[in-house]
Amino acid sequence: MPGFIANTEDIPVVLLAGGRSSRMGANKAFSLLGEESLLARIAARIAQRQMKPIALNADTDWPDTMGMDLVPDRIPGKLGPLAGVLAAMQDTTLRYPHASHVATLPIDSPFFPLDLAPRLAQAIEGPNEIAIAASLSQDHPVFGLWPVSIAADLGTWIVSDEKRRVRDFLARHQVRRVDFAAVETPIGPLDPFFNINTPADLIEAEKWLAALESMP
Ligand SMILES: Nc1nc2c(ncn2[C@@H]2O[C@H](COP(=O)(O)OP(=O)(O)OP(=O)(O)O)[C@@H](O)[C@H]2O)c(=O)[nH]1
Repeated sequence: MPGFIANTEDIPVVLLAGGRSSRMGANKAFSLLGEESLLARIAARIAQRQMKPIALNADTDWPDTMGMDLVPDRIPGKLGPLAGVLAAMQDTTLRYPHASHVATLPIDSPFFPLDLAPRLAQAIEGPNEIAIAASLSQDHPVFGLWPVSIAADLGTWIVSDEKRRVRDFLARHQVRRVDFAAVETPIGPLDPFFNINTPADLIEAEKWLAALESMP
């Protein structure tokens, strides 16, 4: 039986790429993992699945966007990932007037599951529901599928709630959690949502990358 979203393979996807990268000390998007930037790796992964492209979502000028559109946050001031989610919803309404939902993923997770957007879409059972990814008993709400119908609620909440914690916003809505399995590698199970915030995380990511590349 088809779920609420009829075509789960045709979901707009927006890459959250604003923020401060304060723990990395420089824009994470251009941090090198192997010989490629995180941005290049994630763009290639998105293209592999032919996800419906894609706007980068940030409020700074970028030297290279890998051919993606740069959509500024509507509310300036680097208010956090939900400011990016809000801009993603608003941009989706303009670009894809028939889309009910938009998927987001962060710029700092290069091993995300290729079936992310359709799996989240399959979990949606009603018009105003959010779906978020989880792995190894942890939620990863920046990997989310957001109904554009709640943009006005998010817009109001984000300027009134000083802490702007994602989990506080989620508590206002019906949320479906979708569990993704760890990826078995020769050096152990890799969390597909492993994310890179610091130079030390980059070193760890190099090990996971080597392990993945050693697999047939
Ligand atoms: N568009 C947009 N994206 C954001 C914003 N803040 C964070 N993000 C994105 O949300 C994801 C998670 O961000 P964090 O790692 O929590 O924050 P960060 O600002 O990138 O990094 P830190 O300064 O080290 O905390 C990343 O993909 C960020 O690019 C924002 O204000 N606007």
